[in-house]
Amino acid sequence: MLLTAEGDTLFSRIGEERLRALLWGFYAEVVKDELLGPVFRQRVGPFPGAGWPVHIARLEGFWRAVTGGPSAYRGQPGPAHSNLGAQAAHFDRWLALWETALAEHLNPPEAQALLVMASRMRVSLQRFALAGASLQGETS
Ligand code: HEM
Repeated sequence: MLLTAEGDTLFSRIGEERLRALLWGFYAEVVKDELLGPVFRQRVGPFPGAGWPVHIARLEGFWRAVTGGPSAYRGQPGPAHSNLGAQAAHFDRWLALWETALAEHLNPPEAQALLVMASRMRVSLQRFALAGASLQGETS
């Protein structure tokens, strides 16, 4: 899984502490954002309390799993995005904030790798999000 030339993983190059700091830093900006903030506050609650420690622990498990680290993540990212009313613009903004947070917390090679991974994930997550949105439209 995502082995580098030296045989270590992307996760080991980032480290648990930095991954955690990255995620808290990223979501601190997400909740302040005029487009994304309302969606997250409604679903997860007021930052950094309510459901946030659980949400971030789940996200940490997710990123540990996809970067080759030890992880017990067993979630389903697709369905988690299907009833949020998220549009392409939400994903554009999410990725822009992710890029900024990555540059603040990680070295360029790791930042670039996590940006590319999220850009690829966007394709399927956005498909789930838009399908959910049209479903809502049909039933309401
Ligand atoms: C490529 C971009 C994105 C990635 C990689 C991503 C990743 C994830 C992951 C891994 C989870 C946890 C799923 C689970 O196991 O429960 C999650 C949850 C969530 N995401 Fe995203 N996400 C992205 C974009 C977005 C956008 C654009 C929005 C909203 C506008 C959003 C809103 C949420 C919310 C509200 C949850 C929590 C759902 C719940 O627990 O009820 N995400 N995301």
